[in-house]
Amino acid sequence: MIDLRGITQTYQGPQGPVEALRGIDLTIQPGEVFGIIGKSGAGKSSLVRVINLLNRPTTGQVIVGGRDLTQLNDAQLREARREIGMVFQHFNLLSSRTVFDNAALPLELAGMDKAAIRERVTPLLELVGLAHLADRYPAQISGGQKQRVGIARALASRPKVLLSDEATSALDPETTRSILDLLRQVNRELGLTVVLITHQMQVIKQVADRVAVIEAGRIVEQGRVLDVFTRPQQAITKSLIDEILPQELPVSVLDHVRKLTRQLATTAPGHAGRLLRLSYSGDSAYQPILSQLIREFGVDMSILHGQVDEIQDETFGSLAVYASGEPLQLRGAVEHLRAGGVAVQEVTIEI
Ligand SMILES: Nc1ncnc2c1ncn2[C@@H]1O[C@H](COP(=O)(O)OP(=O)(O)OP(=O)(O)O)[C@@H](O)[C@H]1O
Repeated sequence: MIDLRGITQTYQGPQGPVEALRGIDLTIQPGEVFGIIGKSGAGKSSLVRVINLLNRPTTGQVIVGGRDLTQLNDAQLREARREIGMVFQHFNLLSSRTVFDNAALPLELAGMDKAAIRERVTPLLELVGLAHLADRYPAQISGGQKQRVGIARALASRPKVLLSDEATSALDPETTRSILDLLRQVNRELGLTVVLITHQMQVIKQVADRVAVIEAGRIVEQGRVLDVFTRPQQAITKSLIDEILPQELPVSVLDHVRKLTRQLATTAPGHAGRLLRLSYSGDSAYQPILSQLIREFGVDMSILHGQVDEIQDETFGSLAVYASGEPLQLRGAVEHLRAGGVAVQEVTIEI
């Protein structure tokens, strides 16, 4: 649906050129919810605005629905943009227009007649849950409701793609959840491709199918959300995930590991001890993996710390265990875990 090829974006800042995007290649499939996450200044807004050419990239191709938008003339571009709706962090509603008239604005601008507008906008306000507030003004509704108007307005031209630029950043957690649920609903019911940018992993976790991590104008990691959560590769990804799934073990756990290691040296001198972080998802979450290891490899396992969570309908979890036994058996146990789809990371700490 969307193909970004070799995108760079250089701004002329007061202190010289700023390279906001440094070579982005990205493919977004039709019908998916694709999240782009990064810290402040990473280039998220620049990137999402390239997709509808609100920002014309310095170099590269922006292919949406098979057409390279950078090659279109103004009239063709206006036409192409109708297929790409956008919602904004600060809603961008017109205060002098009612909820209905805000949602209807793109249709008025396109010259649609009044009756057709009513026919189009009324069900949209139903869809976003605002039919009863159609005559209110922006100052008379809540932030979450304003964003619902923003979503209705974005959907008015029946786009194929919906871009969301930090659409929930100004909202409290509960309202955020309800707006993300609405985005998920329009994705499913209308078959819309949704691209959302955010600085919060919680947003990615709740709605995205796939995620790309952007850092200093480059995509440094991407994949299925579940895979990225369970096997983050880059430090930046780990630190973003840390917000909802702490990556560091608590000090008390590390102290306990030190104690176990010292005990092992006196009680079983030939044995080795390893602190392992195990991450698992989907099917492997339901297998009795640990008891199997103890039985088949004769290793001892102490469970030190653990979390289980859900991404959309899939379970994933993370466990910290202290495994001890003969070095060969330990190695066999780790291989067995990996073969069973569990990501195993050995953590070394100072004893
Ligand atoms: N119009 C502009 N002129 C000059 N520099 C800009 C302009 N817009 C953005 N930048 C710079 O480009 C870089 C990327 O900015 P961008 O807004 O895309 O990042 P972001 O990830 O969306 O950040 P935030 O989450 O803080 O909005 C930053 O260094 C920013 O200062």
